[in-house]
Amino acid sequence: MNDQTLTPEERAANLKGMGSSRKRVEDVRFTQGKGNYVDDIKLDGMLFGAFVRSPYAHARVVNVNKDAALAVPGVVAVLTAEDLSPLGLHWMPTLAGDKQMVLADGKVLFQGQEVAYVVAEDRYIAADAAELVEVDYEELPVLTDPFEALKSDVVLREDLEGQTEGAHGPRKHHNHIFTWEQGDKDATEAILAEADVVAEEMIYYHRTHPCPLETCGCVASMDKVTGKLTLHGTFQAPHAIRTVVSLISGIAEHNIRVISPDIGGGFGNKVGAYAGYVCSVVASIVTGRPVKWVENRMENLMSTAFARDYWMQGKIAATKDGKITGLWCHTTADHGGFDACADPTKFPAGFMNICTGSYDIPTAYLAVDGVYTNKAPGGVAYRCSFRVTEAAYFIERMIEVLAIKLNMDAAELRRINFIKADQFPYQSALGWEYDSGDYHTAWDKALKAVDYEGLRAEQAQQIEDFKAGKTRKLLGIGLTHFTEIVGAGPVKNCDILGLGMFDSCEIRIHPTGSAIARLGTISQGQGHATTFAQIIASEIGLPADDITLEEGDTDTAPYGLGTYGSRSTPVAGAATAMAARKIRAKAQMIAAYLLEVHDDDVEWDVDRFAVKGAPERFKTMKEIAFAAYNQAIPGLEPGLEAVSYYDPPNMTYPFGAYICVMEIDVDTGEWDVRKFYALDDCGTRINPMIIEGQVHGGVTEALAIAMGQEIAYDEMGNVKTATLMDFFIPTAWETPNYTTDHTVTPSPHHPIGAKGVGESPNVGGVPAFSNAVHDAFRPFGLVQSHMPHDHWRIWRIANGLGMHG
Ligand code: PCD
Ligand SMILES: [Cu+]
Repeated sequence: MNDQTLTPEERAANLKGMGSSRKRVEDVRFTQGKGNYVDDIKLDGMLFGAFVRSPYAHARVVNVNKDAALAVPGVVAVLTAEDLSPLGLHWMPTLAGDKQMVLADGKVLFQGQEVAYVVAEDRYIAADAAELVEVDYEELPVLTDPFEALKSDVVLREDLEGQTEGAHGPRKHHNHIFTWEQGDKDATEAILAEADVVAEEMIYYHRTHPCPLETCGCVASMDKVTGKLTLHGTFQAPHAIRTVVSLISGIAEHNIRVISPDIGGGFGNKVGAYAGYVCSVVASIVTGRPVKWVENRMENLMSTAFARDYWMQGKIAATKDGKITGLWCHTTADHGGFDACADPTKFPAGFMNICTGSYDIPTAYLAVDGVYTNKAPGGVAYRCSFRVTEAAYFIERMIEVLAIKLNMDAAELRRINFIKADQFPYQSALGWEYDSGDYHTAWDKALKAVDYEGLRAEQAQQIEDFKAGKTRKLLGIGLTHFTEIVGAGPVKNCDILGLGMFDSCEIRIHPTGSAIARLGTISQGQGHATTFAQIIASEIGLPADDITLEEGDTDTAPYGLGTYGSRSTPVAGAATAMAARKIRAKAQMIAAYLLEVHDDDVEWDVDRFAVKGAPERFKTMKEIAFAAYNQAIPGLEPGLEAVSYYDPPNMTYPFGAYICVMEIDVDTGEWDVRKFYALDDCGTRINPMIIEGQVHGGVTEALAIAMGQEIAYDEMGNVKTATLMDFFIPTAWETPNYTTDHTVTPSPHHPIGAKGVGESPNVGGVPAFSNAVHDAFRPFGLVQSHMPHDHWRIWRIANGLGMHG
């Protein structure tokens, strides 16, 4: 065996385990157009569904006339709320404990709301016929501003009229959803009253949308002979969808098979349940044929889950020399027509209470009011674990505002307030226990890497030049130090609709020493097939290339809560390591038997068990796998497989230091990112290349959000940005070069010490870009200005500061 001649390091390298930049195995098919997405699924006799959607943001639906549509050859059915109501399916429960119309029941609450569902032989006929459905609307007053909505006599949710209790406690007004409070209000207000310095600002994080390349869709197929429903779809949480479909349709859960095939990006957009899924299932049951529904881009942007739309009023107190003593925040959360926010049930505003950020703030208070308006429902993460990007944006802006008030350098202000390395595990004033961190080390490394002092000197020179009329450009240095909270989560405090947020992995070793692993998560492009195999490779010493990974089929995968909130690594990644360790424990007994020594007399050595003190006597994992199946071993069952359901003891707290250097033209409002430095600490790094790709993708999305991307409404509730002509998606032209870097502070409670990373670049990126814009104008008196910082808005800042003469 040539294995014997290799050093342990060489054997480890051959496994392509953790720490190796193993090439992504999924890219062979993705780069050759061989992916298998929902729209690639074509079943015999398949029909197509298309929605009739409301042009109005708020209107009564007086009458729906289907006759003309039904007369079109090829149209099989037209469904309205009236057809669904005998089945009890005209409304559906939302993830936030509210309910939502599947098809308009008497009124519509946002532009693009589903009114009728046309089922036809092909998608062209369905679309044509949808145009022929005649709907009589009676327009109602429109509320798009949450502050107005809370004062208005107009009742948006007539179905809730008179209900003073919602899913999250008392409702204060007919357009109010909930109030959520965390921390100590009285103590925080007392500190604000006595503080040397208090900075106060309204920080708005505008409404945007995940806009994945592939829109949402499904294929529902009810087999009337077997009674089995197969639902293919773009689901980020296939098992949860199966349970929810069973609960709302009454179909037994074992008769439902949910399959998420390849997914073309999720970014939170594909977590929730949409009317399209329910209508397709009903249509398949009614017609006895498979029914496909796939949104177009406008439908995706107008009606499926949006993100953010948080108005965050903040007050931050400090001593004269900059030690922060208290933080106060009141958030008005615009949830649209229905509360369909995707958050763990006990957190109606997600993990917004991570808003004390990376700082040791002794006292804090947060209150969030959820409000109904005439906008699309949703409220998904969009590359941030449940409102963490909102929280990070809030605190990173407030720090800058405080720095202005104190006339201090913002890098120094951060440094003196960071939680110190020896304070971990750290108990935050708003209730979290940060598992690990070393912020000072990361911060100093980042400042040094960009030559912070040098940049400030250059900026000072540029300001001189600007004042002397030598240039019309300003330099902004955008600083951010963020702390994330990912890996929901401990079942004791995290569930969605009562489903505990553990996750799972099942590993089966084949006799010849290759393996298949199945997980409760689902990749949407992250590269799980590559990275989870690496964890197993390192844990049990079989090459990653010999391990197949499968996700997304509820008939074969163990139950899990899916992929969002960067939870796959913290939760399913831990389950993977634990399942692998169960296998290794059995392998140890097998090896000891084969080597004729006691179990305790063998030790693990990369890919084998060797006799202690006699490393030349060993059994490789491959040999052990064969023996597990083919040799009778007293006291042991044949076979080598294991499953782990992992309920994490805590979340993980990745962090990072991001710095953006931006040049701004005050006459045109144009910006140019000269440098973007991203240092991430996600604990143990499984695949450095994939991490780098995640950071590139996430910072690019952050650039989009900070610099132009927005779902904007006019006063009539029309969506002004429902096409890619208006909704900013950066191209290679706008996307700058990124410098990535890292420190490694493992999570103490995760079996391999890994934390999530997929969302971090968005959480850290948005404030870095926005702070750069603000920093450029700081010497001229700018304190706060709302995103997105598109050219027009930047021009207006300059204009407002009197820079245009
Ligand atoms: N330490 C570490 C960590 C991590 N990793 C890697 O990285 C990734 C990621 O991870 P994570 O962080 O754990 O996460 P996940 O869970 O997996 O995923 C999720 C995320 O992911 C991200 N990214 C991405 N990518 C892509 N391509 N696509 C997509 O879609 C996406 N999305 C996004 C989002 S938005 Mo949400 O949903 O909003 O909540 S959340 C999210 C994978 O592969 C893993 O393995 C490594 O390596 N290491
Ligand atoms: Cu979020």
